[in-house]
Amino acid sequence: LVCNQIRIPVSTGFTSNSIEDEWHHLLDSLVYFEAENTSPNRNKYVVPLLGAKIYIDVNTNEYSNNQELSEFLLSIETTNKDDMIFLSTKLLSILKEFNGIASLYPLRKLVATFYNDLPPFTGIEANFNAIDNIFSNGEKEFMHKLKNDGFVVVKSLIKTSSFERSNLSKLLVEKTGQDKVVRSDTVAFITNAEAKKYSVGAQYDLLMAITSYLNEHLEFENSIYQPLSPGTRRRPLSNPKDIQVASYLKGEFYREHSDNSLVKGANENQRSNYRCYTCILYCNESWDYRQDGGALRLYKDSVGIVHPKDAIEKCEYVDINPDNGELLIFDSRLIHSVQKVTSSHKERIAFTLWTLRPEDNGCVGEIYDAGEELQYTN
Ligand SMILES: O=C(O)CCC(=O)C(=O)O
Ligand SMILES: [Fe+2]
Repeated sequence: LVCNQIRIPVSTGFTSNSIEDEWHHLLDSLVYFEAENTSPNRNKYVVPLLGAKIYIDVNTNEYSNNQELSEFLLSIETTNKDDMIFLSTKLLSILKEFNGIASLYPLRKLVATFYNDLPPFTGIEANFNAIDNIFSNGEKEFMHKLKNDGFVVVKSLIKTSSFERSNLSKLLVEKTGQDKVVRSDTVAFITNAEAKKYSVGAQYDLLMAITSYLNEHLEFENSIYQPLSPGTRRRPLSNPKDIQVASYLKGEFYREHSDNSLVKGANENQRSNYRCYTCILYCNESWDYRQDGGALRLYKDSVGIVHPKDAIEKCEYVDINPDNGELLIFDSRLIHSVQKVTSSHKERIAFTLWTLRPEDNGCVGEIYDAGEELQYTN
């Protein structure tokens, strides 16, 4: 039997009756919960499908004479750990309604711990050989650069052939849905199976392997470019299930932006997602941005810039040539742009993978550096 007991402190001023009604209402919204009142201060909820039980004990403040609530004790009993993860995640999501009334931090911490214990999704056949080869001559130097400059460019051994490029063109039917003034490229997101189908499995596997490589080799301690939440050994970075394929034709561009932007108007430390590193593999035969345009312009030290366009005035930049096989890894917070493609006969194609920080458990937008407690918004 797996049991977890979580203390959920309640803000002052709430009586137990009003909150208990709220509990019932929330838990009833999950059809597979069956409630049973076992005593005045204890409610038992049975989850028939999983054979799990959830107990909620209501503790009142002994110094208050109107049954003011002080905390809930939430106990979850299941027969295996997977069910515990499932239930805790589910509870966390429905208890969002309690935000401001109760502190969800203890439950959030439990959920984060479960997820951080899971291995990163590395792709079924992640290409560890290719990644080890790339970094084998100069691993320390590459990692040092990534830590101190926030980016690194390496030559990968994986090039994309003209046959593979023409296959990819068939995929690129989706538009980004973003404002055309900001970006005019065409994208598709592909899973492992789709990458294999379009014969770019090696590219997919290479990108997926980077995350594991970073987990093994990047020491974040004492680095300027720490992930927003510290530490990767106990809480590894992880992969999404898909990678982006993007195509830029003549005249197309992507204006200055951050892949994990600061949320406008919110606490200045709040970011909009969980992307930690942006990993781009370029596929363009004999590309020279001085003739063909399409450089990736990366603004140095631009992590704290609120309005991306300010980076143009305030920061130095480097231009990266999107030549076949070039692999660029950078801190997703950095401001960058894709310069207009000027060549009339070349298509600029790139694969992008976003390596995620460990707290990606379905919540978006973490306020980091805001004291001990991680805070989330929806
Ligand atoms: O293709 C590139 O070089 C960068 C694309 C990019 O910035 C993005 O898709 O977020
Ligand atoms: Fe970007």
